[in-house]
Amino acid sequence: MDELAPQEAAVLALIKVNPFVGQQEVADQLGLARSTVAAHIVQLVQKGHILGRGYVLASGQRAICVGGAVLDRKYNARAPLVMETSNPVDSGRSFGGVARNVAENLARLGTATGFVSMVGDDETGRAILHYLQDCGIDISQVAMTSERPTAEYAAILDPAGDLVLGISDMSIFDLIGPAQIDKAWPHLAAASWVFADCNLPPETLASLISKRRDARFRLAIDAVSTPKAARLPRDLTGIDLIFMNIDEANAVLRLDEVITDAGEAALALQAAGASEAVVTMGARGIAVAGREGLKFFPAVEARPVDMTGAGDAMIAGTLHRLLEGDDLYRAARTGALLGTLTTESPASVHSELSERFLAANMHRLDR
Ligand SMILES: Nc1ncnc2c1ncn2[C@@H]1O[C@H](COP(=O)(O)OP(=O)(O)O)[C@@H](O)[C@H]1O
Ligand SMILES: O=c1[nH]cc([C@@H]2O[C@H](COP(=O)(O)O)[C@@H](O)[C@H]2O)c(=O)[nH]1
Repeated sequence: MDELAPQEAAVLALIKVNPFVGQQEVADQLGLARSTVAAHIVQLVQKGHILGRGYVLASGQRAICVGGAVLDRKYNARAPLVMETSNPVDSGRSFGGVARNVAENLARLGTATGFVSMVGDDETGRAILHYLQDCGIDISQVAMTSERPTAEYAAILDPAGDLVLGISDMSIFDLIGPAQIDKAWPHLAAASWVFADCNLPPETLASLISKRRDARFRLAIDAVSTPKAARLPRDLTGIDLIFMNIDEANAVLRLDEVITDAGEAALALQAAGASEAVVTMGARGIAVAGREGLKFFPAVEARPVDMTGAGDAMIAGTLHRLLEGDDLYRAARTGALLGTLTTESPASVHSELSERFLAANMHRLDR
């Protein structure tokens, strides 16, 4: 095949990550005229890089993550915090958001991944998009708005590392309506797994769950937090796999008696309609209610430095292994190991994560 000119290579790169991309979208992303893009596409066809336009067959195993993209800020107090005055801290920032974290973990593990979300028309939003694109994630379905800023979460921690105050501005996610899911539908319909977090508004979650009934993909959902878990419908029919902790399960189930056992919570989520459920217990491990009943897996012993993102890594590890053909029990065990590995990294997504890194740590499951 002939050498590609830089602009042709840039057009081809965008088509590779999103075969549904329109000429105008390519033109906008690259700052070119649509007619220039059309000419490049003609060249790419002639040079044999594009076989043609038309029906694109869904190929390979693909995951699409739908939900939050957030800027996480952490402030570690150097001395006990004193209210109503200025306190010295060590600060750090990283990209977070449950669905974004899951997408980054999946892509680093080698799963073809797309992301559906909304960011603000600001520096943070653009930085998140560049970062995800560099990870090889299809960001064509991330909308940008000037109505609200990109979501932010700030945690103020005491000298022991415990949370004193968390504040979040996530109002931008109220704008991710069912119409955005409809627009992204060809991407979702071609996926093997769709993962959604409860940063989405209730009507968007409900629409996704109801549309899943006629679709080929399987749907996984994470509760995010106790208040956000209550956004899920009471009837969980249509959800193939659900992840949450016990408090979140109680918020979803709204039973007369509060559940205190993770296994009981996982079975109750199944009874409420979810096909399978994973209930997390931090350092104590996970309870998995699958097709062959309930199983417990204790957590691998760790030297934790930061818990942020452990649950999201656990979800991504589980979905990655399900895509590779494992049953839920085996997949969730590997997922929980990835959660543990993430607690040993200060970043929300383990900075060394790759398929090889995970493989090199699998022996820790046997200890
Ligand atoms: N202190 C810990 N030691 C070992 N593994 C841990 C620890 N905390 C979390 N994990 C692992 O990460 C997974 C997810 O963490 P968890 O805190 O349960 O989720 P979430 O962040 O959703 O609350 C756990 O199931 C476990 O496998
Ligand atoms: O209402 C929300 N709070 C917090 C998060 C995100 O949750 C992540 C931490 O998740 P975990 O529970 O795995 O620590 C952080 O990156 C944070 O941005 C979110 O998406 N929505």
